[in-house]
Amino acid sequence: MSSPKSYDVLVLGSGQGGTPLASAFANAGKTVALIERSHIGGCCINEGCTPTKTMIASGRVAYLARRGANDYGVRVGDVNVNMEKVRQRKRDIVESFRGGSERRLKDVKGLDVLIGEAKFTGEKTVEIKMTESGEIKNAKGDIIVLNVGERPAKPNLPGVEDVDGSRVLDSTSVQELGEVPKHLLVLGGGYIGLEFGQLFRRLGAEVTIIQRGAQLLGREDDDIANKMLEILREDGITVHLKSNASRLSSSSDKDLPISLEITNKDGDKTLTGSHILFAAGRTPNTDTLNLPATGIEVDKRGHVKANPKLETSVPGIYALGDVKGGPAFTHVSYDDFRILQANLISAASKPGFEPKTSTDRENKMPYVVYTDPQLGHVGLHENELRRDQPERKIKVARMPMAYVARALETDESRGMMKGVVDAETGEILGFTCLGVEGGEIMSQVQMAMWGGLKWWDLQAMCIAHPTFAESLNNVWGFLE
Ligand SMILES: Cc1cc2nc3c(=O)[nH]c(=O)nc-3n(C[C@H](O)[C@H](O)[C@H](O)COP(=O)(O)OP(=O)(O)OC[C@H]3O[C@@H](n4cnc5c(N)ncnc54)[C@H](O)[C@@H]3O)c2cc1C
Ligand SMILES: NC(=O)c1ccc[n+]([C@@H]2O[C@H](COP(=O)([O-])OP(=O)(O)OC[C@H]3O[C@@H](n4cnc5c(N)ncnc54)[C@H](O)[C@@H]3O)[C@@H](O)[C@H]2O)c1
Repeated sequence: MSSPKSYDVLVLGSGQGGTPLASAFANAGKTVALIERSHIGGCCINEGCTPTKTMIASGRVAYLARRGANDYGVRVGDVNVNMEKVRQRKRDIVESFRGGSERRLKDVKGLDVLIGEAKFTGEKTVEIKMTESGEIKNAKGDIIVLNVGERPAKPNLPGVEDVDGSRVLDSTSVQELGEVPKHLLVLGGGYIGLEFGQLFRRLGAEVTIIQRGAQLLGREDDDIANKMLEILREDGITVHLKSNASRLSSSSDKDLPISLEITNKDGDKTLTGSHILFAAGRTPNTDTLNLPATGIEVDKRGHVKANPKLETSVPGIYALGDVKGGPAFTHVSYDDFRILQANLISAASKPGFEPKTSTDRENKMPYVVYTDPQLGHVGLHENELRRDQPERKIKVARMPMAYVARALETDESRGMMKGVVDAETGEILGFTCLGVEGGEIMSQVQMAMWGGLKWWDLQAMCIAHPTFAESLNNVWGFLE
């Protein structure tokens, strides 16, 4: 083995946190290697947020075009979807985002970008198999940052090997389809299942979602999940709840060659589809890192154990983003970057500096499910407050989007808003907007929560008319 090249910092994986962190260390004068086995920018810009939200925009245009004549008095002719164009638009945006990231890294002095797969050979040493040449390089770092993310969980359904593999899809391969599937079976009623399910329905596919849990989006309050179910069914999507998929097989129908057996309270059923999308969770990329060589502890699912300062069980090794478990969002990975930047780079110059931790954001976590209408949520849910803090007095407000003037004017009145507050202090504990631009409306409440505003401050604020946000004056009138 060649002697390892020494760096101050090794960043393993070019995810949403690791990439800016590698630049920040180099800009602070450290020698840094950023090691990435496939694409700079990681899942978010290559296979996650960017491509999906780009395709979802095409789906929304198809939806509005179909609604034009009936709902808005504007006829735009027959709606045809050219899947190759939808895909090309997605590929172009991904390429431009990735290209931008690659160019920015090239200009950073002291930063080596190594395109290869890393695995540990010792506590602070790694071996890198270069992706193109297959050459092996060795490196060691005083500080090592793990930002290797997750990948789609492999389908472990009996019969999966017996069906045409090109019709068995995950969240990455489904984006590369050149034509709209005739009937997409979706296994899993979480973020990925719902976003792709609705997208392909809008692009023209029949869609059936099979969800093991009793409701869609398992963590949401049941009133919100039920409203989402109602919306998806209204859009023509078939949803089977509390259903267990037991076997895949080939059917003799050449248009619908995939057979899926499911079991639920009504007994056994066989569903047929042209394709099946596995959307039932993700697996951390820790299994190929040879972690025993370094001694980093992982949990039962293989996520790296890290404390709120993102320190792993090995001093000098940190974990950021999805690899450490917990909420798997781009903004979490980027906020993890802020934590390490503050604690490892800026801290030295600030006497009396208090380390930044992930605890600060814990009860104020925002996210958006990009269905249409969107589901934007921040903070705690009613169900977890009632379960975890039964002694706390809370009040809950629910208001249909049909009470929002702007929603009626734009004919986008599906969904509801929900706010949960502390009955004694007026603190806003959680807020959900299942509505058009629900993510943007939620973000305004998030800002109020971070600024310590009470619900009555939002009720009293003069908000421009007629905006969706104006409803933040009214929703609190429904507190009970
Ligand atoms: C379909 C889909 C849609 C999504 N939409 C959203 C959304 O709208 N909003 C949102 O907030 N989040 C969304 N997410 C989640 C989001 O993409 C992730 O939470 C985010 O990318 C954070 O990832 P990360 O920084 O942990 O690492 P990643 O972005 O996962 O990057 C990890 C990188 O490490 C590399 N790697 C792995 N192992 C090795 C190794 N041994 N050596 C070298 N490199 C390695 C991988 O190739 C990868 O590039 C979506 C995810 C999916 C799948
Ligand atoms: N808009 C966003 O922010 C966004 C979009 C996509 C993905 N993501 C991230 O990616 C993560 C992974 O997404 P996901 O949708 O794969 O996972 P998920 O955990 O959100 O949902 C998976 C769902 O599949 C169900 N399920 C599991 N096994 C099943 C089976 N055998 N049969 C039927 N149903 C089954 C579960 O009950 C669950 O509801 C999300 O948790 C999220 O953090 C975020």
